[in-house]
Amino acid sequence: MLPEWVYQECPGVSIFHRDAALARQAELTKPTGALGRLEHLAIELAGLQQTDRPRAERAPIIVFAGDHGIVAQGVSAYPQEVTIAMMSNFASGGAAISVLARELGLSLEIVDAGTLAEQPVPGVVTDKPRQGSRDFSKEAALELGEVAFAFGCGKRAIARAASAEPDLLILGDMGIGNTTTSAAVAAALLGIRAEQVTGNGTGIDADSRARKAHLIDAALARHDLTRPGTSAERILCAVGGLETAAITGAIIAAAQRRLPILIDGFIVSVAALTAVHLNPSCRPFLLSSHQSAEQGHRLVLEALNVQPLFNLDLRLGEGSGAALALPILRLACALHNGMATFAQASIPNRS
Ligand SMILES: O=C(O)c1ccc[n+]([C@@H]2O[C@H](COP(=O)([O-])O)[C@@H](O)[C@H]2O)c1
Ligand SMILES: Cc1cc2nc[nH]c2cc1C
Repeated sequence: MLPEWVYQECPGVSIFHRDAALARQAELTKPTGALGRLEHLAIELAGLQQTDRPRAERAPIIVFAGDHGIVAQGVSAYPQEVTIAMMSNFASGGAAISVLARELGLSLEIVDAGTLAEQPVPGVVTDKPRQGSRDFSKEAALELGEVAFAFGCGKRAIARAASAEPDLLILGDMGIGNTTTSAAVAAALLGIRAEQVTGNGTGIDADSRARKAHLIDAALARHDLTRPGTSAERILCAVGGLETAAITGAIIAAAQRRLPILIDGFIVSVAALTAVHLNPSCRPFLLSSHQSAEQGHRLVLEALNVQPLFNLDLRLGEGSGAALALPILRLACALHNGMATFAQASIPNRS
């Protein structure tokens, strides 16, 4: 078992505020339902935030980084050193998520949840139980205590972010090899063959992708993870990664504080699926942003029962897809809060 807080119930959605928001949408000067899913976004946020005026202004971004022993098996198009180098790039403002954070006026925290870095990287919070996970084709990736530490890392990051009283949170990932660990976790949680959730990641070719899927299937059999109902805790230890465990912990800790989470691409979505398996009461706090180009993301989103807002063939991670979705949420709230009602504008409503 993981620490007790992981399993503690998250607060429920306020039916009162959700229904009030639903009623307000029917009064706004537009044909009923004409703003489509923007209406649902505002209604959902009102219920989650327990307010008449939902907001998506303050949305701190936290990117968790980790390294993966499985990279020794040639599963990524890029070398392992990129993970640490990108942490510096995030912190010094040159990465895609750094630019998006600046443009959107959002804070950006980078957490080393388990990279191979031997020294703290300037501008990065170091909070890790070990340097990288083990090669899961040979042995269990993580010990239970290491997974528990990573969950604590996620919870501590949420506690830091919560002090700025955010409206919602954006979580991102960085880790060469993490599409392999995430595909392994997804296949085990969903009880399906790896082929269905194994993609090209940073850009491997079709042959390498087939090898990657084969490697995952062999590891799932080796670690005895192919039986339906295998616990998420066992799956994380056998084939998980430290940054994804930290993201899973962060999602549960955020939901326990009533903070909605805008989920990003494949890796964060698999962490969200893991969080729902461990603590189903966090599910209402998950808002989907996009469907990434990674094979398998669609299946994971379906399993989460969330509908992405867009599909731009992104496959970057870092929280970039979620950041790109934020303006849609902001505008959904602005419309909900700022439009005139039929009565205010003296326009006849439908009969
Ligand atoms: O978020 C996604 O859907 C996504 C899809 C493909 C790749 N990535 C990013 O690429 C890295 C993992 O790719 P790979 O090929 O090394 O497993 C990692 O840093 C992820 O953030 C992210
Ligand atoms: C350069 C680079 C940047 C990334 N950002 C997230 N994953 C990444 C993977 C690579 C290879």
